[in-house]
Amino acid sequence: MNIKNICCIGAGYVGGPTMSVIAAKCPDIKVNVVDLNKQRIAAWNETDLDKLPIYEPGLSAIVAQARGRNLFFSTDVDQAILDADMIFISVNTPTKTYGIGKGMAADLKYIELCARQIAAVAKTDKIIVEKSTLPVRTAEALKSILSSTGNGVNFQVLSNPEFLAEGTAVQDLLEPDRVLIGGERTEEGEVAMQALHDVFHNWIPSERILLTNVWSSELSKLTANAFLAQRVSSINSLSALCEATEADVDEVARAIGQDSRIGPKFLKSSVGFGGSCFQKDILNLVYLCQTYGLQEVADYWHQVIKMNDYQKRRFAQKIISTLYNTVNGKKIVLLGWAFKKDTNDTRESAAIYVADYLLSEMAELVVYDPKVTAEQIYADLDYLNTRSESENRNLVTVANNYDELFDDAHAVAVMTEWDEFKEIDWEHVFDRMLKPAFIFDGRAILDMPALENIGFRGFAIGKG
Ligand SMILES: NC(=O)c1ccc[n+]([C@@H]2O[C@H](COP(=O)([O-])OP(=O)(O)OC[C@H]3O[C@@H](n4cnc5c(N)ncnc54)[C@H](O)[C@@H]3O)[C@@H](O)[C@H]2O)c1
Ligand SMILES: O=c1ccn([C@@H]2O[C@H](COP(=O)(O)OP(=O)(O)O[C@H]3O[C@H](CO)[C@@H](O)[C@H](O)[C@H]3O)[C@@H](O)[C@H]2O)c(=O)[nH]1
Repeated sequence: MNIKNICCIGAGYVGGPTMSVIAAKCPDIKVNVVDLNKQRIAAWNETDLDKLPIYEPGLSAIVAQARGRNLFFSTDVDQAILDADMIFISVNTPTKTYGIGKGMAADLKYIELCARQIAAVAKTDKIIVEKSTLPVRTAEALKSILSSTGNGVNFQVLSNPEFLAEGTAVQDLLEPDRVLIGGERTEEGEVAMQALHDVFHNWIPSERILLTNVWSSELSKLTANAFLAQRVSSINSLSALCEATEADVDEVARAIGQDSRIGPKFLKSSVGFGGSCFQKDILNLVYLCQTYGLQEVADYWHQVIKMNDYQKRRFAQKIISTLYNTVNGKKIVLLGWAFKKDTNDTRESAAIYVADYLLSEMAELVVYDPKVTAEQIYADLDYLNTRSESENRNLVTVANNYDELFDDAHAVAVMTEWDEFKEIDWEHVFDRMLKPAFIFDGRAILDMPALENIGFRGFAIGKG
């Protein structure tokens, strides 16, 4: 089966970059990316490529290559459904904020709305691809909704979870470690899987395209994130022990990571993992285990989240205790707000929670991030509902450059590992700050001995 027309519902961090790469690599396939969010679609259609809604290294070049040729962004969801042979569902699946499973389960309302819309609109057979991250056995629910129209249209549901990481999305899409496709082990299911395989095979070798049953595929996505986040929580738990014992967490990570059975990646200690996926997906996994009556398994994975919360709290408390147990009225500069470098995404960023702790102690924060807007920073703080919107604006200033950033500051805290922070003229910064001048490196990216030579009093995560 030869796919000629793809529709992707959801033009977010996954749908946008993923479809841009598919369009760039498959010039014979027309790709329509649709979203209800008019502003987002308008931004994807911006002629000024610096104004795309998502910042990802290399993304604007890929969009420029395919947009208007075989890549289109639109709000006309119905038309895109009608035209497509294959429909990717790439809408958000946030943690539920109400009802049964509140704070744990994935909210599948957007997924279900897509399925109902497809069922209502489609006039020809379609392959539906779950691109969003979903609890295992969601395909069953989708199939049930899709097949209840009675209008004779046939749907095959595939699971094709996305493994890209933000900041390296384009690279990850161009050269993925693997592409996972799960489908029904029936003749029609195999045909659908092969059709999706053939799309990816335009640039990805077959040995990297794994075909599994649909449940294995759905569960592998949650499992991959759980394993990755577990490594970060494991090294972060040891960062606390390193600080207590004068061991150095980076040295420990290097020493254990050289064991080929352990491997060197995802062992960088930090102020805590963030991002839209790890916490949400592990909570979802924990909830699933609970619903299957597997409480011990649920507790085991829940500890990964608890350790991450501890790490963020611990870092804020370190700042407060070091600044003589009070930060009231003290200017503290937060360098970075995004949850990692090379992205403008701030979802679940550790910086939000550290800032919130410091604000509750009445610190005066100045935040600088090279890619995050002031509106986003205030929205992130307001969302926590810890204090009024006007208090957040009184206590937090957002800077968009380094001018006067450090003047009369008591402390600087590195929250995101942006490369440019390593290039800062720290002697100049030291001169502008109040003394003693404190620096807290939540990413252990700065040369702390050199900073201490300048006169800073320094603390780096995981360093004794
Ligand atoms: N962000 C990542 O790095 C990443 C990586 C892998 C997987 N995922 C998963 O991919 C999914 C999407 O994540 P994201 O970060 O792209 O989310 P996102 O919030 O950036 O984008 C989702 C988009 O879907 C749109 N949408 C929701 N319901 C819709 C509907 N009924 N019709 C049309 N549009 C609709 C929203 O307006 C939004 O623009 C989630 O399940 C997530 O867990 C995310
Ligand atoms: O050694 C490490 C590695 C990561 N992190 C932090 O962990 C978080 C997540 O980072 P990363 O995994 O690189 O980014 P995400 O975009 O959240 O990507 C994860 O989540 C996606 C959404 O499901 C998956 O597709 C990806 O495979 C998975 O890596 C960030 O705050 C990082 O700073 C660390 O603190 N130390």
